[in-house]
Amino acid sequence: MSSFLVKICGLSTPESLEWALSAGADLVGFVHFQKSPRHLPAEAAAALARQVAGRAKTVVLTVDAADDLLDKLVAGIAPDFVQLHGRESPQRVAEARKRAGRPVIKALGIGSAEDVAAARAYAGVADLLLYDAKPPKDASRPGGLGVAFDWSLLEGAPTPFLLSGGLDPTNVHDAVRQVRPFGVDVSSGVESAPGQKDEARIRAFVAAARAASEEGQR
Ligand SMILES: O=C(O)c1ccccc1N[C@@H]1O[C@H](COP(=O)(O)O)[C@@H](O)[C@H]1O
Repeated sequence: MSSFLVKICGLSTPESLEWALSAGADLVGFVHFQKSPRHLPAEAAAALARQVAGRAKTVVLTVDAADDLLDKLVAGIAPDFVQLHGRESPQRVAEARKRAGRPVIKALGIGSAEDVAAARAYAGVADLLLYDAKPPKDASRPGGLGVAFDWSLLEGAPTPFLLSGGLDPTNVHDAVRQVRPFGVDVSSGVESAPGQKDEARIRAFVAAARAASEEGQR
């Protein structure tokens, strides 16, 4: 893995996984959430994880998963990271991390300074934080909505974190230069339709994110 992380999430076919790997993604994510257009059953995610064969780190994304589901996903997929993208409390994050026996990424919805303040309770509990746009109350899912938020809210936010929410090949450069995150995460912005990944957009996203990160190091 490089020091600046690029995560492509919501991969659901061998072909799109190969696009992400050949573009140079550090992390590849598989969504296990039935209401998502990117939902993958555990067996299908396990097959894709085998295809990765060490070329990137694998992430299984869950939403408020109970212990039995967490156990099943970890045993079947053997992901490098578990992403918790629901309303998991800091205590639940700590429990899930111990139970899974692997590092955890905790996603937090950001819509106000209060949300950033609330993130402090997760610092040092999760291995990596992930800031996404706060979803509307009536949203069918808590992420993967292609919605961005006011990045200036993240000044002084707990680290290390991945930035996500509405990123795409056209805005990721500015996002990285402004926010200086530990890495970036994208799903909708590299698709041609919900759940349909697009090779050219994946390549353009990874290239733009890396270029911005390298500029920041000069
Ligand atoms: O991708 C989904 O469908 C999804 C479902 C439930 C929780 C999270 C989900 N996706 C994650 O949301 C963020 C932002 O996505 P986007 O780039 O704005 O579409 C990212 O971490 C996705 O992996």
